[in-house]
Amino acid sequence: MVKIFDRGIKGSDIMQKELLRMSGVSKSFGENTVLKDINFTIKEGEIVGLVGENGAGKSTLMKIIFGMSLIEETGGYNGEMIFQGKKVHFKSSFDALNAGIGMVHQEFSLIPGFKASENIVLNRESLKKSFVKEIFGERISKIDFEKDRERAKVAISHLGVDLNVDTKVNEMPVAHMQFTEIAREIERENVRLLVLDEPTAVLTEKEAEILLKTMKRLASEGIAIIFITHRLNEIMDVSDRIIVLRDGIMMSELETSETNVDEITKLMIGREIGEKTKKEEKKESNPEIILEMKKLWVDMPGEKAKNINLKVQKGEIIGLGGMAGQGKVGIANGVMGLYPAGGEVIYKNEKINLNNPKIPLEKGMYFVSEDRKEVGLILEEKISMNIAYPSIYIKNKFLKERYFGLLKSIDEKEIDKNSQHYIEKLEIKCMSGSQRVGELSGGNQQKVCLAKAFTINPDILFISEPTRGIDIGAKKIVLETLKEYNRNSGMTIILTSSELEELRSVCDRIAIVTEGEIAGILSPEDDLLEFGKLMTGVKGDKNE
Ligand SMILES: Nc1ncnc2c1ncn2[C@@H]1O[C@H](COP(=O)(O)OP(=O)(O)OP(=O)(O)O)[C@@H](O)[C@H]1O
Repeated sequence: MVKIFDRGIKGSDIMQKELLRMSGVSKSFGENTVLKDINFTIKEGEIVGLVGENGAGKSTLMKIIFGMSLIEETGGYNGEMIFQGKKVHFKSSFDALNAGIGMVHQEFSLIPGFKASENIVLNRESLKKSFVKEIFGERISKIDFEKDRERAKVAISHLGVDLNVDTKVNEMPVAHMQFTEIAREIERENVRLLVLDEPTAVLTEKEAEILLKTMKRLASEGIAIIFITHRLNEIMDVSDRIIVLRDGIMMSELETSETNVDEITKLMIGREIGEKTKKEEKKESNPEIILEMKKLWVDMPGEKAKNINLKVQKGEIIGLGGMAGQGKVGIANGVMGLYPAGGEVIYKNEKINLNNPKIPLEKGMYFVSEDRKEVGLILEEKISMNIAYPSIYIKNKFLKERYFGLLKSIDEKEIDKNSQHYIEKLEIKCMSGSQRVGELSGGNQQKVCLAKAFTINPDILFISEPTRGIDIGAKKIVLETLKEYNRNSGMTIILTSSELEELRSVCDRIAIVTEGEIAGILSPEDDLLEFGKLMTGVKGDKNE
């Protein structure tokens, strides 16, 4: 077995020695100062939780620590960083990696066609000893795939998950991608500090629990971890200390054992969050069916749906829940034509052609994907245009007639007005509607995706993981807005989420998808145990 995790740190040293010190760190993007005078230290083997609202500056701070080129390209930063007793100023992520810092970003950085093992050892492959190599040197040497598989297996074994090293990335569920990313970082022998930027956002609660355990184990081996998450209970569970950022200022540094979720929330957003959002009862005796799926299958790698039979009632919010990789995510992607699909989909009593993304859009359906980077946004374009584009192209909205109707031009004024409305309503943190979407924080980009959907006002809205990466205050706003559109404009909503509590707080009915089929449909008031049974493959009696 290949040995890793022998980092020369003695148990008695752990949590004693200072590993990282940030002093007086500030960062501006042009006129916009996003970090002001940040000071903190991290010791070896310590888990520090970093929390703050969307746009508070968490990712920017981590990009500085990880030497990401964006920081230098946008004027660098002020202040001092000391790592392992030495003053450092990383110009690129390679410098940070060489120094012993690993980072798992909000977006995946894996190569889709490569196996887990190949991704884990990428650029650090084991090479075979050979006669030819002796003569011609490293350039002619061959990769030792067997050794790489072994190394990958060892790294994965430290995560406590069942992940096959031979599975290709594009065939894995997202949770496994996340674990592959982490395995890649910890496989580096010199890693001392691991930055995890929202690693649990794509995981179900169960999978997140496994990851938290892994973090504790890595910390006990001497690796320090900076952990960013919007799930405050995770921070309470796993961290030793918590740093709270608000608007680029360090509000507080707290010992986890001496604080609680309420205190952290107040420090983060400066106000208390009201009651948990709750769905009002809505029952119809003879509901109209707006959409029906019959024997629907979807070939989405890692989220295959096999045999979906589901009737969606007009005006309801129906949830699609279930464990990662069981097929819930495939449903919207299949109906909306993004992945190969078969079977029947009947919309307003008419069978629709699958495998053509234009058709469902033209008929009045819209999809906010779980994958906002790939299919959601034009990063180079303004916020206001991003919000308006689908409505312009699908619904001919925001067009004004000129020359007595002979020509149509884009109504910039209306587009700006619309974006201003959503910037206020969804509290999108930005300079103005003219700012490029690529310059927004992850959570604020997610809000722009939602604003696009609300602007187009479809008959059916498929929405997947709407609050992923969104802070605790904004989460409430997003869920309330979904309910408001459902109530006021009768929008039928099909909500896919890995957070059961989120589904229970807004849905009229919740369908649990297990092994590519609807295992059963429950009411949000049903016992948690019933949900658990369906998720683990115990069939319910409420199949359609
Ligand atoms: N490339 C960039 N150009 C200009 N401004 C940027 C850029 N990247 C980030 N910002 C700004 O910096 C601020 C902090 O963003 P950052 O991504 O650090 O927030 P965050 O706390 O990680 O938020 P989230 O929880 O939503 O991920 C935001 O106001 C954002 O608009």
